[in-house]
Amino acid sequence: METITNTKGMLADFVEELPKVELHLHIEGTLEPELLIALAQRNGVDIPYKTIEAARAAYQFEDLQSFLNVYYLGASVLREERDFYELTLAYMSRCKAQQIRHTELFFDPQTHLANGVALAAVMGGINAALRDAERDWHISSALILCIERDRDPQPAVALLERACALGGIAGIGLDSAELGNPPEKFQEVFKVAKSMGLHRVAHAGEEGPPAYIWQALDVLDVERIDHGVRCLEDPALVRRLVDDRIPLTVCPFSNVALKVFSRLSEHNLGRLLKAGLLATIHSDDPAYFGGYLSENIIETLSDLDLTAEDALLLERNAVEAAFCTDQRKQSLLRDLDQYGASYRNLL
Ligand code: HPA
Ligand SMILES: [Zn+2]
Repeated sequence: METITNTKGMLADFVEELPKVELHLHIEGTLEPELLIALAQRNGVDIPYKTIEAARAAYQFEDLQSFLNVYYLGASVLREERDFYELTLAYMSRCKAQQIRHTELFFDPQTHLANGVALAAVMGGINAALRDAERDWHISSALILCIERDRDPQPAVALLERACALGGIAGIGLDSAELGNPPEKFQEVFKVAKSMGLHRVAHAGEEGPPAYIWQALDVLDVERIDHGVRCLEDPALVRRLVDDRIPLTVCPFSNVALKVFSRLSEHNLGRLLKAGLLATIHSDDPAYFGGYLSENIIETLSDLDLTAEDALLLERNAVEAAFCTDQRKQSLLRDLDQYGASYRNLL
């Protein structure tokens, strides 16, 4: 088969129009400085930045915890149902612009509850925007409730049950400060989630050791690992992930911003793919890490000397990893095949 392209400009053109799937995206991490400042004013929330430039200047991180401090501060301006609607619709309009056909969003309800916001307001706003984007732009989506692993695990089951009663929850995730908070702390809520028929994912192996990835698989029974880049330190773990086709939702800009890798050209995505792992590329917290899905794919492939064929492979992997119906997957795969074929015909 003829390969498609090689210069960075051609790769960028190819990726921008490529139909894409986002699977690792924190909706609170799409809060751009413009909306952050506007909501702080509208809701009378005092934050340390008064201008868009000052907010952007504060987005320099040393590690995951230094990022989380800024991220949770940002999330504190979200107070009303319409704030969640506007945030989510703004993100979905980015999806439309970036040819993202299916997106799975994380949200952090414990943060909003701690800020005095009702769960129904959070979920009402998010779900309404997802419905509008499906109706108007045909973007399918799934909402994943994240449990914050640096909080007490005890109230998590009741929270999950309340959220499911409100409707629209497709799965459970595990996020926030990884080191010192192993997945096994959350065995009970993941067991309940499974019994409710929910999908299960967990952040593991971003800053934490391979042992946390093993625990996410064996104790939480997750279907995907978020990040997982440290798996290469453990050959037996790599074999397990390859044999079971467990997807790794990799976020290159996030990994560089949080100093998991010193620069994009040092990222291990190419090695993950060579090892036969089902890796995919996503954007994590794009308002804070400098780019959405297209930018993550273009810059990463370019810096790692990967090609447009690799971009197609990554999107096929993402379709396989997605929590949508088989019918939707077939339709997404057909679009990918057609797109690849039409590009090859142009050469
Ligand atoms: O990158 C992340 N890692 C862990 N928790 C998070 N919550 C938002 N973004 C992240
Ligand atoms: Zn994440």
